[in-house]
Amino acid sequence: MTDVNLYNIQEIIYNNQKQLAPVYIHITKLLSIFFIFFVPIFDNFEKMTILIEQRDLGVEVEGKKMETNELVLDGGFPMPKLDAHGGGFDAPEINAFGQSFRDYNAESERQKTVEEFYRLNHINQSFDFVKKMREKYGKLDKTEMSIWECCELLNEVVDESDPDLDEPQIEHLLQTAEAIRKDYPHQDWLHLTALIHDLGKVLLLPRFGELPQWAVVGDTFPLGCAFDQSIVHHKYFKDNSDTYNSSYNTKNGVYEQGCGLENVVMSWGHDDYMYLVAKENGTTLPSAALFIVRYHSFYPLHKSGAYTHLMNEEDKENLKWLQIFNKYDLYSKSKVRVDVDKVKPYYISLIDKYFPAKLKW
Ligand SMILES: O[C@H]1[C@H](O)[C@@H](O)[C@H](O)[C@@H](O)[C@H]1O
Ligand SMILES: [Fe+2]
Ligand SMILES: [Fe+2]
Repeated sequence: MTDVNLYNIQEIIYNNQKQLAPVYIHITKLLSIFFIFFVPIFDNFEKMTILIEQRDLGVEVEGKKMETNELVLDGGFPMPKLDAHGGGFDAPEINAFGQSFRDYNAESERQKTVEEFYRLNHINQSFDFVKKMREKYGKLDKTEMSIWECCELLNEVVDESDPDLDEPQIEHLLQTAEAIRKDYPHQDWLHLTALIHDLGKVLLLPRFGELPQWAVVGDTFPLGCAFDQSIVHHKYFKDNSDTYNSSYNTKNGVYEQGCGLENVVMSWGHDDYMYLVAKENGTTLPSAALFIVRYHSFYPLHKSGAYTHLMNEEDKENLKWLQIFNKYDLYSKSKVRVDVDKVKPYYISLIDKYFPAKLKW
C-alpha cells in the first residue's frame, strides 16, 4: 500500500515536471533577457544619478553651462568621466560640528571667529597690498626645504577662517589626498596636488614672516575690479578703500574681458604663494595642478560662477579639474585621522617624481 502510494506520488511529480518543463524553459529565458538587457540599464540609472549630482557643480561660463563630466585632455592627461570611479565619493551632509558645510551664518563660537576673520580680510586685502606681497614673497628667499618637511610644519597650523575644520592642517592635506586617491587611483598628479594645495599656510609661521590669518587663509577674490556679492560676508568691503576707487569698482575694473586669470591680481594668501613656490622651483606637475593650487579658494568663481568673464580658454579647461578637486578638499574634512607613517612612503615617491629634493620658499 505504502509502495503504491509512493509510486503514485513519484509518477505525479514526474508528470508534473513534464508539464512544467516548458514553463521552466520560459522562466530561464526570461531571466536571461532580464540579465542581458535590464541589469545594464539599472546600472546606468545609478550612473545617471551620479552625473546629475555632478552637474550641480557645473559653472556657467559666458552663458554656457560647463559640464564637469566632459572627456577632455589636459596636457596629455586623459580626464576620466566622473562616473568612471563607480559611485565615488559620498559627500557628507554635515561637518564635524554638526552643521552643513560652509555655513557662514550658523550660530556658534566658531562662527564668530570666522566672521571676525573675514571682516579683517575684507578691509585689508587691497590691490596695493597684494602687489607688495607678490613682490616680497616672489623672491623666495625665506628658507630651503623639501615638500615633506613643509607638510610637517603644518602640524602647528590651525586655520581660523574655516567653519568646517579645527584640526592641524597636515591632517587636512592627507585627508584630501587620500580621498581623491581612492576615486582617481591612476591620477597620481592629483594625489600630490591635494597633498600640497594648502602648504602655503606656512606663511603664518615666524620663519615666513608670521603673516596674520587674514593675509593667508580664507576664500580668495580678484582685486582691481568690483567685489562680487557672492563673496562670503561681502558687507565688510564697505571699509575697504578699493571699494571707492573708480578704477577698481566696475565689473571689469583694470582688466579686459577674457584676459585670463593669470593676469588677474587675486587676494593674497596660501594659494598664490604655493603656486609661486611650485612654479619657480620647476615642478613637472601639469598646468591643471598649478591651476588647482592657485585658485582652490576662489569659491566666488568655482562655486558661484562669478568673474567667469575674466577667464580664457585654458582657464575654462582647468576649471573642470578644479571642480572635481574641490569636492574632496571640502567634504573630506573630518575628525577621522590618517595614519601618517603608513601613507608617507607613497607621497614621498610622488614628491620625488614631480619636485626637486629641496625647494626655495
Ligand atoms: O577656510 C577655508 C580654508 O582656508 C581653505 O584652505 C581655503 O582654501 C578655503 O577657501 C577657505 O574658505
Ligand atoms: Fe586652501
Ligand atoms: Fe584645503
